[in-house]
Amino acid sequence: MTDLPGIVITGASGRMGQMLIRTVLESDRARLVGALERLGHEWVGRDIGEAMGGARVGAMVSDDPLELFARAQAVIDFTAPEATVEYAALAAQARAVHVIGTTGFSESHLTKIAAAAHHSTVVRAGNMSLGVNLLMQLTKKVAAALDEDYDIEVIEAHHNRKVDAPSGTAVMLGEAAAEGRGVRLDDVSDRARDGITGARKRGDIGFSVIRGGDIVGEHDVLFAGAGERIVLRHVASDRSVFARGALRAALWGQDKGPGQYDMVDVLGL
Ligand SMILES: NC(=O)C1=CN([C@@H]2O[C@H](COP(=O)(O)OP(=O)(O)OC[C@H]3O[C@@H](n4cnc5c(N)ncnc54)[C@H](OP(=O)(O)O)[C@@H]3O)[C@@H](O)[C@H]2O)C=CC1
Ligand SMILES: O=C(O)C1=N[C@H](C(=O)O)C[C@H](O)C1
Repeated sequence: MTDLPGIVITGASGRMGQMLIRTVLESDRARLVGALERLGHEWVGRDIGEAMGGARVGAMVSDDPLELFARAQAVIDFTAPEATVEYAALAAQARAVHVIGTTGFSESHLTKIAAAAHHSTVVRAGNMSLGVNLLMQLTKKVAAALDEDYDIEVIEAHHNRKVDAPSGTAVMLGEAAAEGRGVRLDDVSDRARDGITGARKRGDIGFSVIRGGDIVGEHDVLFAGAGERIVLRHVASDRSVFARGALRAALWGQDKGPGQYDMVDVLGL
């Protein structure tokens, strides 16, 4: 039992943190070493199961990342960019696989994560579900098959607590579309429209964002031509799809060398 890879979950009290804790506890392929919360958080020092309102599980919530990471084989991290950058350096120090689900990174955050990945295995994806990673491949193919007569728009919808926009998944889908078209997303991305925007620029890849209620995560890639539209769609109805993907990535990473990987690598797509 103790030979199973030990996992630490960051952001323990978060929506994904709690889902990840349940997923690891239910798994017979991994064991929960502990969970992390901010200094001063009311869960720190408590049994994880009890903090979540259930039975004791024999692992604690800590506010000491390095001590926890040093006892683990993998860290699964769905928090916020500033926290993830700090955890990336500490996971590298502890030589633990770092699975990053956090979204909303700036270029400077990504540079720091890349530096950490010289010393540790980092698996990062804005969406850990099998379905979205398949959708990325389909998006690339359709974008390659159609010319600029077809306007591409990525439309995403999420719950009203989400803090970043467009979603990490939408950016991944935009990048897949751009790659299919043989262009750089940065050169064609159209993110904010308000007021007299002028007509849509040929070749642009647009992003539309919806926030409301408890929507888990919905993504459409629209190819709009004259007289027809193609829509590729993914709907996540339960966060467990992200948590299962993240655990799979943590186990996959156990025999990989240092470097940056994504879910396409993990799933072999
Ligand atoms: N890749 C994927 O498949 C998916 C990615 N996500 C991404 O995961 C992230 C988390 O989402 P979600 O669980 O809904 O968010 P929540 O807000 O529910 O949870 C975030 C957690 O991170 C903690 N946290 C935030 N900032 C810090 C910090 N600076 N230091 C330490 N802890 C911090 C929060 O603690 P506190 O409450 O104390 O602030 C909280 O426990 C988002 O970036 C989201 O986009 C979500 C779903 C799927
Ligand atoms: O914040 C969320 O909830 C989600 N975030 C990820 C994203 O930004 O794409 C993935 C998923 O759609 C849920």
